[in-house]
Amino acid sequence: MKLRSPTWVGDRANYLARTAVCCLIDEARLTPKPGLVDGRGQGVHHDLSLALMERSAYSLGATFHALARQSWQRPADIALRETIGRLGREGEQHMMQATLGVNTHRGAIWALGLLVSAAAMHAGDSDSDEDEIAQTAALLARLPDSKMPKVFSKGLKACHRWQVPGAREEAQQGFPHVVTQALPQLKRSRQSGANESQARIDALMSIMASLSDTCVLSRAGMVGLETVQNGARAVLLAGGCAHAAGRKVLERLDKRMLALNASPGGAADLLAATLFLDRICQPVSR
Ligand SMILES: CC(C)(COP(=O)(O)OP(=O)(O)OC[C@H]1O[C@@H](n2cnc3c(N)ncnc32)[C@H](O)[C@@H]1O)[C@@H](O)C(=O)NCCC(=O)NCCS
Ligand SMILES: Nc1ncnc2c1ncn2[C@@H]1O[C@H](COP(=O)(O)OP(=O)(O)OP(=O)(O)O)[C@@H](O)[C@H]1O
Repeated sequence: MKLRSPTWVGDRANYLARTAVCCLIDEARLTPKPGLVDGRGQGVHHDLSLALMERSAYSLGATFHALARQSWQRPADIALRETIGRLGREGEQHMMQATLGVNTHRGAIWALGLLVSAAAMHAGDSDSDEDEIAQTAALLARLPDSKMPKVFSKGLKACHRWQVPGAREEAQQGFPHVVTQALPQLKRSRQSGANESQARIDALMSIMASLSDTCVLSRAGMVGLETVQNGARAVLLAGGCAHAAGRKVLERLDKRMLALNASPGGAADLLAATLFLDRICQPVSR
Protein backbone atom coordinates (compact mmCIF):
# COMPACT_ATOMS: atom_id res chain seq x y z
CA MET A 1 0.00 0.00 0.00
CA LYS A 2 1.47 3.37 -1.03
CA LEU A 3 1.60 6.26 1.46
CA ARG A 4 0.18 9.45 -0.04
CA SER A 5 0.20 13.06 1.14
CA PRO A 6 -3.12 14.49 2.42
CA THR A 7 -3.17 16.83 -0.61
CA TRP A 8 -2.85 13.92 -3.03
CA VAL A 9 -5.65 12.04 -1.26
CA GLY A 10 -7.86 15.18 -1.32
CA ASP A 11 -7.18 15.71 -5.03
CA ARG A 12 -7.98 12.08 -5.82
CA ALA A 13 -11.24 12.23 -3.83
CA ASN A 14 -12.16 15.42 -5.72
CA TYR A 15 -11.36 13.70 -9.01
CA LEU A 16 -13.53 10.66 -8.22
CA ALA A 17 -16.46 12.85 -7.08
CA ARG A 18 -16.21 15.18 -10.09
CA THR A 19 -16.01 12.20 -12.44
CA ALA A 20 -19.10 10.56 -10.89
CA VAL A 21 -21.12 13.79 -11.29
CA CYS A 22 -19.84 14.20 -14.86
CA CYS A 23 -20.93 10.66 -15.74
CA LEU A 24 -24.45 11.31 -14.38
CA ILE A 25 -24.65 14.42 -16.55
CA ASP A 26 -23.25 12.63 -19.61
CA GLU A 27 -25.84 9.88 -19.12
CA ALA A 28 -28.72 12.34 -18.75
CA ARG A 29 -27.69 14.36 -21.85
CA LEU A 30 -27.00 11.34 -24.05
CA THR A 31 -29.59 11.35 -26.87
CA PRO A 32 -31.69 9.52 -28.09
CA LYS A 33 -32.41 7.20 -25.13
CA PRO A 34 -35.75 5.37 -25.33
CA GLY A 35 -38.19 6.14 -22.52
CA LEU A 36 -35.66 8.17 -20.50
CA VAL A 37 -35.02 11.85 -19.94
CA ASP A 38 -32.57 13.06 -22.62
CA GLY A 39 -31.73 16.09 -24.77
CA ARG A 40 -35.10 15.76 -26.54
CA GLY A 41 -37.33 15.76 -23.47
CA GLN A 42 -38.84 13.82 -20.59
CA GLY A 43 -39.38 10.41 -22.17
CA VAL A 44 -42.13 8.75 -20.10
CA HIS A 45 -41.21 10.65 -16.90
CA HIS A 46 -43.80 13.41 -16.42
CA ASP A 47 -42.12 14.60 -13.19
CA LEU A 48 -38.56 14.83 -14.61
CA SER A 49 -36.65 17.13 -16.97
CA LEU A 50 -33.04 17.40 -18.12
CA ALA A 51 -32.54 20.54 -15.98
CA LEU A 52 -33.81 18.64 -12.93
CA MET A 53 -31.54 15.65 -13.64
CA GLU A 54 -28.56 18.03 -13.93
CA ARG A 55 -29.44 19.87 -10.70
CA SER A 56 -29.78 16.51 -8.97
CA ALA A 57 -26.39 15.33 -10.32
CA TYR A 58 -24.61 18.46 -9.05
CA SER A 59 -26.25 18.07 -5.62
CA LEU A 60 -24.50 14.69 -5.29
CA GLY A 61 -20.91 15.97 -5.61
CA ALA A 62 -20.48 16.37 -1.83
CA THR A 63 -21.85 12.86 -1.21
CA PHE A 64 -19.44 11.24 -3.68
CA HIS A 65 -16.59 13.27 -2.21
CA ALA A 66 -17.42 12.13 1.35
CA LEU A 67 -17.72 8.51 0.15
CA ALA A 68 -14.26 8.70 -1.44
CA ARG A 69 -12.64 10.33 1.63
CA GLN A 70 -14.21 7.91 4.08
CA SER A 71 -13.32 4.84 2.01
CA TRP A 72 -9.72 5.77 1.30
CA GLN A 73 -7.58 2.59 1.49
CA ARG A 74 -9.98 0.95 3.95
CA PRO A 75 -10.92 -2.74 3.92
CA ALA A 76 -14.48 -3.92 3.13
CA ASP A 77 -15.88 -4.40 6.63
CA ILE A 78 -19.08 -3.71 8.51
CA ALA A 79 -17.83 -0.35 9.80
CA LEU A 80 -17.21 0.92 6.26
CA ARG A 81 -20.50 -0.62 5.01
CA GLU A 82 -22.44 1.28 7.67
CA THR A 83 -20.59 4.53 6.95
CA ILE A 84 -21.31 4.39 3.24
CA GLY A 85 -24.92 3.34 3.90
CA ARG A 86 -25.37 6.47 6.03
CA LEU A 87 -23.65 8.68 3.40
CA GLY A 88 -25.75 7.14 0.62
CA ARG A 89 -28.99 7.82 2.49
CA GLU A 90 -27.86 11.40 3.22
CA GLY A 91 -27.13 11.72 -0.51
CA GLU A 92 -30.70 10.61 -1.27
CA GLN A 93 -31.91 13.40 1.04
CA HIS A 94 -29.74 16.00 -0.75
CA MET A 95 -31.14 14.77 -4.05
CA MET A 96 -34.72 15.04 -2.75
CA GLN A 97 -34.06 18.60 -1.51
CA ALA A 98 -32.52 19.60 -4.84
CA THR A 99 -35.47 18.17 -6.80
CA LEU A 100 -38.24 19.17 -4.37
CA GLY A 101 -39.11 15.56 -3.64
CA VAL A 102 -38.72 13.85 -7.01
CA ASN A 103 -36.64 10.65 -7.28
CA THR A 104 -34.13 11.44 -10.01
CA HIS A 105 -31.13 9.30 -9.03
CA ARG A 106 -31.82 6.77 -6.26
CA GLY A 107 -30.53 3.81 -8.24
CA ALA A 108 -27.57 5.84 -9.52
CA ILE A 109 -26.49 6.89 -6.02
CA TRP A 110 -26.41 3.21 -5.06
CA ALA A 111 -24.36 2.02 -8.07
CA LEU A 112 -21.99 4.99 -8.37
CA GLY A 113 -21.70 5.37 -4.59
CA LEU A 114 -20.45 1.80 -4.25
CA LEU A 115 -18.03 2.23 -7.17
CA VAL A 116 -16.66 5.55 -5.87
CA SER A 117 -16.04 3.89 -2.50
CA ALA A 118 -14.42 0.86 -4.11
CA ALA A 119 -12.19 3.06 -6.28
CA ALA A 120 -11.07 4.97 -3.16
CA MET A 121 -10.40 1.70 -1.33
CA HIS A 122 -8.03 0.84 -4.24
CA ALA A 123 -6.75 4.37 -4.77
CA GLY A 124 -3.21 3.68 -3.67
CA ASP A 125 -2.96 0.85 -6.15
CA SER A 126 -2.66 2.22 -9.66
CA ASP A 127 -2.95 -1.24 -11.25
CA SER A 128 -6.60 -1.92 -10.39
CA ASP A 129 -8.86 -2.43 -13.37
CA GLU A 130 -12.63 -2.14 -13.92
CA ASP A 131 -13.36 -5.70 -12.81
CA GLU A 132 -11.32 -5.43 -9.60
CA ILE A 133 -13.10 -2.21 -8.61
CA ALA A 134 -16.50 -3.78 -9.39
CA GLN A 135 -15.60 -6.86 -7.31
CA THR A 136 -14.61 -4.65 -4.37
CA ALA A 137 -17.91 -2.77 -4.71
CA ALA A 138 -19.64 -6.17 -4.60
CA LEU A 139 -17.90 -7.03 -1.32
CA LEU A 140 -19.37 -3.86 0.18
CA ALA A 141 -22.84 -4.52 -1.28
CA ARG A 142 -22.88 -8.03 0.19
CA LEU A 143 -22.21 -6.81 3.73
CA PRO A 144 -25.26 -6.24 5.91
CA ASP A 145 -26.19 -2.69 6.89
CA SER A 146 -28.11 -2.90 10.17
CA LYS A 147 -29.27 0.73 9.83
CA MET A 148 -31.06 0.12 6.55
CA PRO A 149 -34.72 1.21 6.92
CA LYS A 150 -37.24 -1.61 6.35
CA VAL A 151 -39.15 -0.18 3.40
CA PHE A 152 -40.92 -2.33 0.83
CA SER A 153 -39.77 -0.25 -2.16
CA LYS A 154 -41.10 -0.45 -5.71
CA GLY A 155 -37.91 -2.27 -6.71
CA LEU A 156 -38.33 -4.92 -4.00
CA LYS A 157 -42.00 -5.40 -4.90
CA ALA A 158 -41.05 -6.01 -8.54
CA CYS A 159 -38.28 -8.47 -7.52
CA HIS A 160 -40.76 -10.46 -5.39
CA ARG A 161 -43.61 -10.38 -7.87
CA TRP A 162 -41.56 -11.50 -10.88
CA GLN A 163 -38.86 -13.42 -8.98
CA VAL A 164 -35.99 -11.50 -10.60
CA PRO A 165 -32.79 -9.89 -9.31
CA GLY A 166 -32.77 -6.09 -8.86
CA ALA A 167 -30.36 -3.25 -8.05
CA ARG A 168 -29.03 -4.95 -4.88
CA GLU A 169 -28.22 -8.24 -6.62
CA GLU A 170 -26.59 -6.50 -9.60
CA ALA A 171 -24.16 -4.81 -7.20
CA GLN A 172 -23.67 -7.94 -5.06
CA GLN A 173 -22.70 -9.91 -8.18
CA GLY A 174 -20.04 -7.34 -9.13
CA PHE A 175 -22.08 -5.39 -11.73
CA PRO A 176 -22.04 -8.10 -14.44
CA HIS A 177 -24.04 -5.93 -16.85
CA VAL A 178 -21.37 -3.23 -16.62
CA VAL A 179 -18.29 -5.46 -16.70
CA THR A 180 -19.32 -8.23 -19.12
CA GLN A 181 -21.78 -6.36 -21.36
CA ALA A 182 -21.53 -2.56 -21.43
CA LEU A 183 -17.76 -1.97 -21.15
CA PRO A 184 -16.90 -4.53 -23.89
CA GLN A 185 -19.71 -3.13 -26.11
CA LEU A 186 -18.52 0.46 -25.57
CA LYS A 187 -14.99 -0.53 -26.64
CA ARG A 188 -16.20 -2.67 -29.59
CA SER A 189 -18.41 0.11 -30.94
CA ARG A 190 -15.65 2.72 -30.62
CA GLN A 191 -13.20 0.41 -32.40
CA SER A 192 -15.61 -0.28 -35.24
CA GLY A 193 -15.97 3.43 -36.02
CA ALA A 194 -19.01 4.56 -34.02
CA ASN A 195 -18.77 8.08 -32.63
CA GLU A 196 -18.76 8.47 -28.83
CA SER A 197 -22.54 9.06 -28.49
CA GLN A 198 -23.34 6.10 -30.72
CA ALA A 199 -20.96 3.87 -28.75
CA ARG A 200 -22.62 4.93 -25.49
CA ILE A 201 -26.13 4.24 -26.81
CA ASP A 202 -24.89 0.81 -27.97
CA ALA A 203 -23.55 0.21 -24.44
CA LEU A 204 -26.98 1.17 -23.05
CA MET A 205 -28.61 -1.32 -25.46
CA SER A 206 -26.25 -4.07 -24.29
CA ILE A 207 -27.44 -3.51 -20.70
CA MET A 208 -31.13 -3.25 -21.63
CA ALA A 209 -30.88 -6.49 -23.63
CA SER A 210 -30.70 -8.66 -20.51
CA LEU A 211 -31.19 -6.55 -17.33
CA SER A 212 -34.26 -7.35 -15.22
CA ASP A 213 -34.86 -3.62 -14.76
CA THR A 214 -37.33 -3.11 -11.90
CA CYS A 215 -38.08 0.38 -13.25
CA VAL A 216 -39.43 -1.19 -16.47
CA LEU A 217 -41.23 -3.96 -14.55
CA SER A 218 -42.95 -1.51 -12.16
CA ARG A 219 -44.17 0.66 -15.00
CA ALA A 220 -44.89 -1.81 -17.79
CA GLY A 221 -44.81 -5.34 -16.34
CA MET A 222 -43.25 -8.41 -17.98
CA VAL A 223 -44.62 -7.52 -21.43
CA GLY A 224 -42.78 -4.20 -21.13
CA LEU A 225 -39.55 -5.88 -20.03
CA GLU A 226 -39.67 -8.37 -22.92
CA THR A 227 -40.29 -5.55 -25.39
CA VAL A 228 -37.31 -3.61 -24.00
CA GLN A 229 -34.97 -6.62 -24.00
CA ASN A 230 -35.93 -7.85 -27.48
CA GLY A 231 -35.86 -4.33 -28.92
CA ALA A 232 -32.41 -3.57 -27.49
CA ARG A 233 -31.07 -6.86 -28.87
CA ALA A 234 -32.54 -6.02 -32.28
CA VAL A 235 -30.75 -2.63 -32.33
CA LEU A 236 -27.41 -4.36 -31.75
CA LEU A 237 -28.19 -7.12 -34.26
CA ALA A 238 -28.88 -4.43 -36.86
CA GLY A 239 -25.34 -3.15 -36.37
CA GLY A 240 -25.89 -0.66 -33.54
CA CYS A 241 -26.35 3.10 -33.71
CA ALA A 242 -23.52 3.80 -36.14
CA HIS A 243 -25.68 2.14 -38.83
CA ALA A 244 -28.88 3.51 -40.37
CA ALA A 245 -30.59 0.12 -39.85
CA GLY A 246 -29.73 0.13 -36.13
CA ARG A 247 -31.00 3.71 -35.74
CA LYS A 248 -34.27 2.76 -37.45
CA VAL A 249 -34.83 -0.16 -35.04
CA LEU A 250 -34.03 2.16 -32.11
CA GLU A 251 -36.61 4.69 -33.33
CA ARG A 252 -39.28 1.96 -33.43
CA LEU A 253 -38.29 0.75 -29.94
CA ASP A 254 -38.53 4.32 -28.63
CA LYS A 255 -42.11 4.64 -29.92
CA ARG A 256 -43.12 1.25 -28.48
CA MET A 257 -41.64 2.10 -25.10
CA LEU A 258 -43.41 5.47 -24.94
CA ALA A 259 -46.69 3.69 -25.69
CA LEU A 260 -46.01 1.16 -22.89
CA ASN A 261 -44.82 3.81 -20.37
CA ALA A 262 -41.60 1.78 -20.10
CA SER A 263 -38.40 3.46 -18.92
CA PRO A 264 -35.07 1.66 -18.41
CA GLY A 265 -33.99 3.70 -15.35
CA GLY A 266 -31.88 0.86 -13.96
CA ALA A 267 -30.04 0.46 -17.29
CA ALA A 268 -29.43 4.24 -17.35
CA ASP A 269 -27.87 4.03 -13.86
CA LEU A 270 -25.62 1.20 -15.01
CA LEU A 271 -24.60 3.18 -18.09
CA ALA A 272 -23.44 6.01 -15.78
CA ALA A 273 -21.53 3.36 -13.78
CA THR A 274 -19.98 2.08 -17.05
CA LEU A 275 -18.83 5.57 -18.06
CA PHE A 276 -17.36 6.04 -14.57
CA LEU A 277 -15.27 2.84 -14.67
CA ASP A 278 -14.25 3.51 -18.27
CA ARG A 279 -13.00 6.95 -17.29
CA ILE A 280 -11.23 6.23 -14.02
CA CYS A 281 -9.46 3.16 -15.41
CA GLN A 282 -7.87 5.07 -18.33
CA PRO A 283 -4.05 5.01 -17.97
CA VAL A 284 -3.95 8.84 -18.15
CA SER A 285 -5.98 9.29 -14.92
CA ARG A 286 -3.81 7.03 -12.81
C1 LIG B 1 -30.46 -0.60 -3.24
C2 LIG B 1 -31.31 0.64 -3.48
C3 LIG B 1 -31.06 1.10 -4.93
C4 LIG B 1 -32.77 0.33 -3.29
O1 LIG B 1 -33.19 -0.60 -4.23
P1 LIG B 1 -34.70 -1.07 -4.37
O2 LIG B 1 -34.77 -2.06 -5.51
O3 LIG B 1 -35.23 -1.55 -3.05
O4 LIG B 1 -35.46 0.24 -4.61
P2 LIG B 1 -35.99 1.35 -5.57
O5 LIG B 1 -37.15 0.86 -6.34
O6 LIG B 1 -36.19 2.55 -4.72
O7 LIG B 1 -34.75 1.72 -6.56
C5 LIG B 1 -34.23 0.84 -7.47
C6 LIG B 1 -33.55 1.65 -8.57
O8 LIG B 1 -32.42 0.88 -9.00
C7 LIG B 1 -32.31 0.89 -10.40
N1 LIG B 1 -32.49 -0.51 -10.91
C8 LIG B 1 -33.63 -1.17 -11.19
N2 LIG B 1 -33.40 -2.42 -11.57
C9 LIG B 1 -32.08 -2.57 -11.54
C10 LIG B 1 -31.24 -3.67 -11.82
N3 LIG B 1 -31.71 -4.86 -12.21
N4 LIG B 1 -29.91 -3.47 -11.68
C11 LIG B 1 -29.42 -2.30 -11.28
N5 LIG B 1 -30.18 -1.21 -11.00
C12 LIG B 1 -31.49 -1.35 -11.13
C13 LIG B 1 -33.40 1.82 -10.91
O9 LIG B 1 -32.90 3.11 -11.07
C14 LIG B 1 -34.43 1.82 -9.81
O10 LIG B 1 -35.17 3.00 -9.78
C15 LIG B 1 -30.86 1.82 -2.62
O11 LIG B 1 -31.77 2.85 -2.66
C16 LIG B 1 -30.52 1.53 -1.17
O12 LIG B 1 -31.02 0.65 -0.50
N6 LIG B 1 -29.65 2.35 -0.67
C17 LIG B 1 -29.25 2.31 0.74
C18 LIG B 1 -28.13 3.21 0.97
C19 LIG B 1 -26.83 2.50 0.79
O13 LIG B 1 -26.55 1.45 1.36
N7 LIG B 1 -25.92 3.07 0.00
C20 LIG B 1 -24.60 2.54 -0.15
C21 LIG B 1 -23.93 3.02 -1.39
S1 LIG B 1 -23.98 4.75 -1.58
N1 LIG C 1 -31.98 9.81 -17.85
C1 LIG C 1 -32.80 9.26 -16.96
N2 LIG C 1 -34.13 9.43 -17.06
C2 LIG C 1 -34.97 8.86 -16.17
N3 LIG C 1 -34.56 8.08 -15.15
C3 LIG C 1 -33.26 7.86 -14.98
C4 LIG C 1 -32.33 8.45 -15.87
N4 LIG C 1 -31.10 8.09 -15.46
C5 LIG C 1 -31.25 7.30 -14.40
N5 LIG C 1 -32.54 7.14 -14.07
C6 LIG C 1 -32.99 6.28 -12.94
O1 LIG C 1 -34.36 5.91 -13.01
C7 LIG C 1 -34.97 6.00 -11.73
C8 LIG C 1 -36.29 6.75 -11.90
O2 LIG C 1 -37.24 5.83 -12.26
P1 LIG C 1 -38.76 5.93 -11.77
O3 LIG C 1 -39.28 7.27 -12.19
O4 LIG C 1 -39.45 4.69 -12.28
O5 LIG C 1 -38.57 5.91 -10.22
P2 LIG C 1 -39.63 5.98 -9.09
O6 LIG C 1 -39.45 7.24 -8.34
O7 LIG C 1 -39.35 4.71 -8.34
O8 LIG C 1 -41.03 5.90 -9.83
P3 LIG C 1 -42.22 6.98 -10.02
O9 LIG C 1 -41.63 8.16 -10.76
O10 LIG C 1 -43.21 6.19 -10.85
O11 LIG C 1 -42.68 7.30 -8.64
C9 LIG C 1 -34.05 6.74 -10.81
O12 LIG C 1 -33.76 5.96 -9.66
C10 LIG C 1 -32.78 6.98 -11.63
O13 LIG C 1 -31.64 6.47 -10.96
